[in-house]
Amino acid sequence: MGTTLSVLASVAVLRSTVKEFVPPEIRTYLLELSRRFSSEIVLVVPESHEGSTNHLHKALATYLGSAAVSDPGAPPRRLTVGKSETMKVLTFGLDRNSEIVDRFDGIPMKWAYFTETNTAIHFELKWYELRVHRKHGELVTARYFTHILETAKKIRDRSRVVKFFTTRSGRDGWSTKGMNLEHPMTFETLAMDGDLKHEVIEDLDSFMGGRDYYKKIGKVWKRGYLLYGPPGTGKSSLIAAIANYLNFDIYNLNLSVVNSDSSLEYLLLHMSNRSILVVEDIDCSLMLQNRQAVDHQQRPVQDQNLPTAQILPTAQIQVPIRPNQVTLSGLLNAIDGLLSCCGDERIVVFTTNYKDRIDPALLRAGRMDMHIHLTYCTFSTFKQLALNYLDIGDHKLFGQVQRLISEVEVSPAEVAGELMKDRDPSSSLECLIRFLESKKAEVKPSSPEDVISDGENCKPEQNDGRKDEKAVCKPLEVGGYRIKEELSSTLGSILSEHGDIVANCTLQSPECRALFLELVCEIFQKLQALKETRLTLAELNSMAKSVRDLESLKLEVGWLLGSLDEVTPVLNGREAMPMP
Ligand SMILES: Nc1ncnc2c1ncn2[C@@H]1O[C@H](COP(=O)(O)OP(=O)(O)OP(=O)(O)O)[C@@H](O)[C@H]1O
Repeated sequence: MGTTLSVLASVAVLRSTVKEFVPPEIRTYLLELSRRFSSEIVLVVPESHEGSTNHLHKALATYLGSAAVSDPGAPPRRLTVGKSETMKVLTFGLDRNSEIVDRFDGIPMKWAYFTETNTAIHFELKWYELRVHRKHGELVTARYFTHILETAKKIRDRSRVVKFFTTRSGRDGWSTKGMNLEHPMTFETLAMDGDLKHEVIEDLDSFMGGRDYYKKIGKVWKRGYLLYGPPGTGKSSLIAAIANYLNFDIYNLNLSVVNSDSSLEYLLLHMSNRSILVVEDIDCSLMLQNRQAVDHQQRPVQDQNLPTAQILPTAQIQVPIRPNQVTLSGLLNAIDGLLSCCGDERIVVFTTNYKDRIDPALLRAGRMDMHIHLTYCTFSTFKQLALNYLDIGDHKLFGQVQRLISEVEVSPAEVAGELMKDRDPSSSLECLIRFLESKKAEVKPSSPEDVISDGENCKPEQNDGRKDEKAVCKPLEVGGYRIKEELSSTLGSILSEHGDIVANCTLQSPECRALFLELVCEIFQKLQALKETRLTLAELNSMAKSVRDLESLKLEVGWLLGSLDEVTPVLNGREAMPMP
């Protein structure tokens, strides 16, 4: 290796001497002559190719610079070094007239970098030259150059500065330059129960490594995550950890400042690859709450902003749709269509405090592939926070904290806030214990009535299908029936269109009636979402059976049975189609 390099160094010196004293015509002739008798081929990689930037040239700067510094045994070469605004680290490159030997599959690839200034037009030509034995020509073109392009991309991707873009109010487009994302959150510091954290990391890894797989199965290389849970449980922190882990830019989409579906299209078309599209608090977008109003403008719809969900005559019903706003179908099209065809390595993240308020069409697999539930602090998340903030893995006060945390609903943000108050672990933990005790004292024991009205069925489901023991949503009263909040507007529509469908049923108690009304609403919602979600024939049959059971209890649900019959032939055709 040392001999080869000293020969190369002498060649470099000879080359510059020849350049100085031998006229260009003779230089070209000598070069031609030497090539004719050489067993090597020379491949030249100019800075621009066919009138545009040569990506291979750009990749070589990164690839050879990195190869030069990552070979500590090699004698020093002349390298350039610098730090650009878009990179987190120093970057290296070959200096002019310097050479390096890179080994690929054991074959020496001899590279040199040259520049020449054309004084007449004040232009500097720059090019790399590769010398390799003729018999390896095919290896170079078939695999080596691809290897360089891919390696250089990986090097750049992992060291580039992550940017944060936001939507500009009143104007189409993202904030022009984007800010550097300097959020320190990583998966090491994020307090999240261990298994879930590993699941998320594994999912990201398999997504990142899945380019060929996605291509093979004909799916677009994108992934959707729904992050849900109470305020302060780390949804934004998880997004920052994902961005830092993958080195992806964040595009924070504020739907309330986007005026139309076409503006949304424009925004999504102007996102870069390797990016995360974030829509925070998606349940707060008007158009999502009023989907039925948008989809069925002929149908009277309950105003969700009414304090109690009483039923109004059709003429009085106000549909609170803001003019010039993005519609649900616009958002679905953008996610399925635009992101699908115009980008690579895209992640979509929706966050919400209330998963049950989101239209099911947005949540189905393929749009939101993984639903991640961020919960109130558990002892294990507390321990991670204690390690982050106090540098301790154990303490005599941990037992007390553990007991209180199992009794009180406290968010990681609240715990973090307490732990930050004092650097001394004992004082800080005492502070936290006082805080937890005061929270515990605030919580009134719930009366049996409260338990009934809050209703077990109201509890949102966790990722694994279990009910979340802590998050409980309040039922609303619609037409005299207490019903889950997220079904209230559907029930409003049904009652106003079909009247009180349980009035003559065999069930006597209002609680039982409300339960069956919820079932009717759920089936109705599924049918409404049929355009966007897939139902199997088995699901449809099971829904039809349930409706017949309801009919046998004398609920007036003939209209629902009719709708189910209508979609069955359509579904039969659809089910025969392969799933995407
Ligand atoms: N799981 C967590 N791990 C570490 N720190 C956390 C976690 N959750 C919250 N924090 C701390 O609390 C702060 C606020 O949390 P964050 O904004 O991520 O919560 P959120 O769930 O997005 O809240 P919101 O629903 O109100 O937007 C964070 O900056 C962080 O310091």
